Amino acid sequence: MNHKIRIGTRGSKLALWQAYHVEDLLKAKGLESEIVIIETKGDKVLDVSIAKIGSKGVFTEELEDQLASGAIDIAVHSAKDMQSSLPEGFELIAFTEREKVNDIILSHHRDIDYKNPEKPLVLGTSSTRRVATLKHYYPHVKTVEVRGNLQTRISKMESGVCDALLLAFAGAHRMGYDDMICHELSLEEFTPAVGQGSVAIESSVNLDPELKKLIVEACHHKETGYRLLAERAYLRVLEGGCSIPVFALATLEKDSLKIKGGIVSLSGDKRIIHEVSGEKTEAESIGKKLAEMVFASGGDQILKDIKSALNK
Ligand SMILES: NCc1[nH]cc(CCC(=O)O)c1CC(=O)O
Repeated sequence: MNHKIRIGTRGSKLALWQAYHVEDLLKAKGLESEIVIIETKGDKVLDVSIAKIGSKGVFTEELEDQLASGAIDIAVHSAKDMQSSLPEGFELIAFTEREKVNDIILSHHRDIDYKNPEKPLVLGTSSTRRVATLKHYYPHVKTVEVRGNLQTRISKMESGVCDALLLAFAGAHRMGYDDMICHELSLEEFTPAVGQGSVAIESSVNLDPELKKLIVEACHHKETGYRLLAERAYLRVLEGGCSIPVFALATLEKDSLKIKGGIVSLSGDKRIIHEVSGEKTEAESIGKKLAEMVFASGGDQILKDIKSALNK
């Protein structure tokens, strides 16, 4: 195939890292590609919290317009930033091999101690999941909303708005900030967002099937795919975009899939978590079952309260 695959991406450094990563995976299978940078609403609106402008499509709409017109063949995203249901006409065709999924604390200071109530600490983050989880386990830690790309967040931290940042390992690692990672948070407490650490490839349902097959063979990591299928099925039932503090992590051992996930109230006073396992071929129903269990034990009310709070 001599068609040059056009990869659409946002222009942030993390987004470009993801696009180059996909370009490398394609190249390893002899497929040529080029990168097309597309600015999205989410890149332009920096002064309003994502939770408030509505998470739906702010980072994806413009990319989908270009997919629909055929100006690009695929769009590359952080899997965790993807809505649980895509607009009609689009699909996620591949998930790249997942990076370490933990959240981390990043700082220039070596002595960040988030467990000690005697030590005042201000953490910068913009994720409702991370804020609510901190309130649940470490209520003495203060948080401040820090938005923008990683480089912007670090300069805000350096200007003194917070002592450290609470982030995904994947992003910090990809941007080369391993030296500044001072804690790796536990998966039991800081259970990650659905999809954290994987890159998702989106296409129009009208993408040439032969081209699609080649892209999937080059980029899709099957184990990651099963895990994300279960996590995203869970998210879909909760109708949770990235602004809702839900979390889920599926793991795979041979053919057996296990998912642990739940929801935490914004105040941090309630946190529900359950576990379901089964065969990997049942990934979607395992994710749905988790949602049923979470709803049945009070998660439905927590979700309602969160939605009405965010709509205010
Ligand atoms: N919501 C922003 C976002 N989307 C993906 C990543 C990191 C990379 C990943 O988890 O795949 C981040 C930054 C963060 O959460 O710290």
